[in-house]
Amino acid sequence: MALDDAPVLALTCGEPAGIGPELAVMLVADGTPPARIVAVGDPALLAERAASLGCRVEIRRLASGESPPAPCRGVLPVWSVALRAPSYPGVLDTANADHVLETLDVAIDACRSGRAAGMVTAPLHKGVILDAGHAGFSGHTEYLRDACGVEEVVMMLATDSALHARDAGWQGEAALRVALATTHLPLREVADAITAPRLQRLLRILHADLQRWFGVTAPRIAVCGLNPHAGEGGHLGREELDVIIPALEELRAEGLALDGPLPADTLFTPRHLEGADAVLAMYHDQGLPVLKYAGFGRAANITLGLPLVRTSVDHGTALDLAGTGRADLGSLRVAVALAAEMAQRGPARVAISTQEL
Ligand SMILES: NC(=O)C1=CN([C@@H]2O[C@H](COP(=O)(O)OP(=O)(O)OC[C@H]3O[C@@H](n4cnc5c(N)ncnc54)[C@H](O)[C@@H]3O)[C@@H](O)[C@H]2O)C=CC1
Ligand SMILES: NCC(=O)COP(=O)(O)O
Repeated sequence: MALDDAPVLALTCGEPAGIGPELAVMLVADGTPPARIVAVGDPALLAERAASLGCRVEIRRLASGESPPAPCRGVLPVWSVALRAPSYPGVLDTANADHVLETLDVAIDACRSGRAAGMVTAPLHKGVILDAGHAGFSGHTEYLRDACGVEEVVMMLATDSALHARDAGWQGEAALRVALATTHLPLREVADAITAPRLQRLLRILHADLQRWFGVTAPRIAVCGLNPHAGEGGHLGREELDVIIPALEELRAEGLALDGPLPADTLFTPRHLEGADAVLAMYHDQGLPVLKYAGFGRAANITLGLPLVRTSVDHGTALDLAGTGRADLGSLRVAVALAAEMAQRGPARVAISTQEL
């Protein structure tokens, strides 16, 4: 691919007090990115972070909607979204919640209008956005779902070795894709959120997007139970018997290849993972600790089911590291590379998988 043809990716800088702005700077200081990155954030803040880290990066402010030039090491084009208040590393300020949300809106708008081929998001801080009064906010995933007007999306994290078709990328136990049946809600509410229709919608999206974005022609998905020992035949909870098994049976009749529900502590063992293209975990901390143990810093977060490409990092705002220059760039590199690949290959893969269905 010629660099001039590289897709435009809008990179939202996330919480200004976190590591997002410095990662954006480090990305271009480190080398030539595989996409025409345009940061969406405050140019002065980015220049300040670059200076304080000693990074020789030119922060090039673009006019609103102006296309970024070909990727170039040391140059970070920016669509400007002004901070609402000065920001200091590690110090949250509710005054900047609207700044963070505006960066998302600018990136979504750019994707919709075709000015960007996809978006990559640096981490935001959910708590400070809620504290600022945005009741109900629970993360990029849900914000994008609502902004795009789709009923359901799926959060999936994948280690770098699992980001491609299995024949090209599957390298054994460290290659893992974990999708979540529920995302950001209190554990107390998880069981009620897992209904058969919802599970079916999520699994159909996961199946279709494994084909669409990852080139997996006949996806095999392993599904976790909710309860210990997948309910132990109803003695440790009835959700498997009453909800999950019937939902899977109906989907199998449609032709989806599904294993489970298996106890999570059985499913996440090498023998059971071996044949699976992805795992569907029932809740955030059932699936993500395993994924992060396998590949923290080498994984990306992908929102499936959207009409646009969105990837993100596998970590949060790391307020403890902000401004120190010690944040690891690995996951952002993976997220950018994946979004670039999705933006370029997505339509072709859709055509291939549709023929094969
Ligand atoms: N995509 C997003 O916007 C995400 C946002 N978050 C948000 O981030 C905030 C903080 O969450 P935490 O649970 O503290 O997780 P965190 O990922 O920010 O930090 C957990 C630990 O990992 C370390 N860490 C994180 N990123 C790192 C990097 N790039 N290099 C080296 N070490 C790194 C931190 O220093 C800390 O010790 C929360 O508000 C959470 O909601 C969390 C995950 C994803
Ligand atoms: N732990 C993953 C996470 O919180 C991602 O959230 P988001 O991408 O929906 O903001």
